[in-house]
Amino acid sequence: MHPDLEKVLFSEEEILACVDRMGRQLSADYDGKNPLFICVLKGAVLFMADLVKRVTIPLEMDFMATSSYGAASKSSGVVRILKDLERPVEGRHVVIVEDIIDTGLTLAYLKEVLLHRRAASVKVAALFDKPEGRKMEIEADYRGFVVPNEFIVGYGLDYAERYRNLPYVGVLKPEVYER
Ligand SMILES: O=P(O)(O)OC[C@H]1O[C@H](OP(=O)(O)OP(=O)(O)O)[C@H](O)[C@@H]1O
Ligand code: HPA
Ligand SMILES: [Mg+2]
Repeated sequence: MHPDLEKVLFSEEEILACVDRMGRQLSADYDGKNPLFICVLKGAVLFMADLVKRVTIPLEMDFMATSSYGAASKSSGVVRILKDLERPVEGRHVVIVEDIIDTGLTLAYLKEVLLHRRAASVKVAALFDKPEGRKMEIEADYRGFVVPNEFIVGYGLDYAERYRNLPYVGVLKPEVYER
């Protein structure tokens, strides 16, 4: 375990088993719809890569980058689009691929933007859900794990851009972000 972590919540094996289940469910639900999977950079990049390998139907991918946490462990409350999609979403069945739903601000904002651009449908696949962090009423359509109200890192999730490359997910020692 990385020395900055207090504990590991989910091992690489547990994460991949869960991603596998989500991939199979999405394959069944989106058969014949040629869905557009939108990866929310940067946090969702590992989840996206593992998920699409487990989806057995044709799909397309696009990428959007948002930021609300910066180098902090609390949401700034303002979601910014740092990089937009390459292609229009009008008429497309969109699956937003997110690593975590915490306050819900990022997702609420993204859903609004995509529906405004006339996507045919917008659903959300989130690997982690922190229901106690919520400030907006919004839920994932496909959810991996429920996590406690603690700041977690690994498998794409960062603190100040670090720890994204850990293959597992754990809770950061508070002294690391209180430094
Ligand atoms: O529900 P919320 O409170 O909005 O938090 C969830 C969002 O925050 C994180 O992204 P961040 O803004 O840190 O950018 P990053 O993915 O590049 O780390 C995470 O990857 C989600 O996209
Ligand atoms: O717990 C978290 N960890 C990392 N990034 C995050 N973005 C929202 N919540 C979190
Ligand atoms: Mg972040």
